Amino acid sequence: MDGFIRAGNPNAHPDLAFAAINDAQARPPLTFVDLRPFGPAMVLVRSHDIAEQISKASKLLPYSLPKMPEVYGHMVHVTGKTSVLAAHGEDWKRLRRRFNPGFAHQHLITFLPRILEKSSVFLNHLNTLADTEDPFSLVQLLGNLTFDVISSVVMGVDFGAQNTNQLDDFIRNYRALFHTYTSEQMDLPWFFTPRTEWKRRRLAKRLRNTLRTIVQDAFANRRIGIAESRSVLALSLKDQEHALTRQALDEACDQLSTFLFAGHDTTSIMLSWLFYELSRTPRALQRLRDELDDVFGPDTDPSSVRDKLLSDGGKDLLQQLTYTAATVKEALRLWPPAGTARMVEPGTGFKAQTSTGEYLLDGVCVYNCAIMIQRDPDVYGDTADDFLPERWLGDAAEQIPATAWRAFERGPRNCIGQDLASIESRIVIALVARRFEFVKVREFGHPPNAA
Ligand code: HEM
Repeated sequence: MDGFIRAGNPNAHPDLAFAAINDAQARPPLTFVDLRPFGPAMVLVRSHDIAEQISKASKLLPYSLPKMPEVYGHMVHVTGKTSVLAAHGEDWKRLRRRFNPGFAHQHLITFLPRILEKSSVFLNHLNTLADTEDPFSLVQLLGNLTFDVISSVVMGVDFGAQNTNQLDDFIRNYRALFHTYTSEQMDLPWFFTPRTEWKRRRLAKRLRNTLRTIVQDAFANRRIGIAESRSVLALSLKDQEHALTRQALDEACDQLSTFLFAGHDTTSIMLSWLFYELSRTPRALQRLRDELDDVFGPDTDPSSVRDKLLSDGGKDLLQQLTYTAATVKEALRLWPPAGTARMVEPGTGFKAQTSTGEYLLDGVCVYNCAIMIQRDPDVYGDTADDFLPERWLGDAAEQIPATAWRAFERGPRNCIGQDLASIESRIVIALVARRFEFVKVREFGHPPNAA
């Protein structure tokens, strides 16, 4: 593993080293990787057929295989102990059922004005930066925007993540906590990094205090008759009739933390890769711009796009952005921000079926490595590594098995927020893609020759 990491870009995600290991072995459908004592022993999945067996519900496993404890335990300071992301069995089912109504399309689309409002702050930053022509980190800028959107959607709170002066304490602490994760190359167990662990606990405690106050205030307001909503916050309090128990308070805070985390980083990473791919694929950028001209008219001013989206029938305009949606899908294929890692408990009797036989996976962790699966030449041919949105249009799309694109994963544990990500990304692209040219300068925070 170490050799493969050294052979690639030292700042790259470990998934790229996993892919290199798999390639070096002539791309078997499953690869055993033993990271002990730094990480778990696990099986990497390249085959989309097997990935589907891992994620789908079955008679044996009605909610599919449970999540891998090491991965989700490592993130506990960001997600909380009872997070819907990591929960199992009936606990998970109860939480998912509770939050599903908050992520139905008809409800999410009502956030369109709010997303436009937050996006205008983002556009102001881009205008200023374009005037100065100073290099900047697009993923950071987008991360602030997506944080403002998700906090608004899940709890109706504006932390002002996009403010450049006077940062809210919550945002400062959140960024500091998040940085302890993004700055580490590999998810090491806490006993290898005790100082970081201590820092994480300290920051998580401060964040938790703010979230507790938000939940308690929401509960008090609800009791005096403030309107119900379908936010994660409101849905978390649904069964709390008379008193807010400590358990319910903690569980609500865990879910708010989880949604803040899962709902901002992924979308901002996806949009960053998308603008990067468009910047180096002029043909695709032109086709995207042509589509935006067709749908929104020739006036590229964001205020014109905004007015059209806010007009009667504005919501339907987003549905007409088929090429735009294909660029998003293609960016997520090449650069999936997340995957799923599962645990096969010993004695489960779980076997992966392949064309060459079956493999008993009992007692191992299994990782559906999305970047390997979604760049598989057996499915995507010679253009597997190319940015080609056209593959998702018309007859060409019919040739690709649905199981070979799993950016939001599949099965019962698929992404609950995928529709929000889709709405949000189309809005941002519609506002930005005709107004700005992006040029990759270097990896932010690294010298130019590290790019
Ligand atoms: C491009 C954007 C996004 C991508 C690529 C993405 C991807 C994923 C993936 C791969 C999973 C499965 C994770 C696992 O098995 O451990 C997942 C789960 C989840 N995502 Fe997303 N996500 C995105 C946006 C969002 C948004 C906007 C939200 C919040 C509204 C969200 C909330 C969640 C939650 C709560 C889960 C856990 C669902 C469950 O286990 O029932 N995600 N996402």
